[in-house]
Amino acid sequence: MSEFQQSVAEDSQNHRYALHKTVVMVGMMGAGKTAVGRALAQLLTVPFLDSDQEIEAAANMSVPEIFARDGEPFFRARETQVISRLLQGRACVLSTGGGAFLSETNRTNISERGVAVWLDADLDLLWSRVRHRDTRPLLRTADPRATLAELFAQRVPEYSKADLRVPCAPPVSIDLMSKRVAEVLLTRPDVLERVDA
Ligand SMILES: Nc1ncnc2c1ncn2[C@@H]1O[C@H](COP(=O)(O)OP(=O)(O)OP(=O)(O)O)[C@@H](O)[C@H]1O
Ligand SMILES: O=C(O)C1=C[C@@H](O)[C@@H](O)[C@H](O)C1
Ligand SMILES: [Mg+2]
Repeated sequence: MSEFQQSVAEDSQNHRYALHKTVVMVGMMGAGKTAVGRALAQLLTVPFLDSDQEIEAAANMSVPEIFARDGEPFFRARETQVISRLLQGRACVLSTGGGAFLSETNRTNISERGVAVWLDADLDLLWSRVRHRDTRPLLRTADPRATLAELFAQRVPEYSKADLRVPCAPPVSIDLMSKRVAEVLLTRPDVLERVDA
């Protein structure tokens, strides 16, 4: 690990952390990759990046607009480029889109430069979080609950290839989830260490 990649930070309880690798949040839409990833970055005092947001900023369009105008394969190609680029920078928290970890290329890139953390949430919890929003183009179907269930069944075997798994049950607040993730990361001193004085 280069000094460039390492980041030493102090949280509000004066814990100091050294993050050695980029933490890549993976999992289903609604698992909390963006919300928990942002809180985790704050806890560790490292930058937060989100591949969906980076793609939207570069295209100056929303994810649904990109899907509608250019199609999903175009979006997936941009996603692979963006994730590869963001992995080159200093250690940070990088939240990905729900489909990103299904690509073998992305999984290889992530394992070379970072550590994949799967936020493992059950279907009912995911549905309760995504049902009110219209921002996920893959759920714009006649029966979005059934579509979510199909995606869940197809994808769980892929997410289970992540280096680390953090259960979202029992459900807790976003801040507590970020602490749960940090505790799991601390089991891997090559990823995260507490360097309290
Ligand atoms: N632990 C939590 N407690 C309460 N609400 C949560 C929690 N985690 C996420 N949420 C809420 O659930 C919704 C979905 O979360 P989020 O957008 O972070 O999911 P995501 O995994 O990034 O999904 P996508 O793959 O679509 O980007 C948001 O409104 C978020 O605030
Ligand atoms: O689960 C998915 O395939 C997606 C999740 C979102 O984060 C976006 O990346 C997009 O809506 C596709
Ligand atoms: Mg997200």
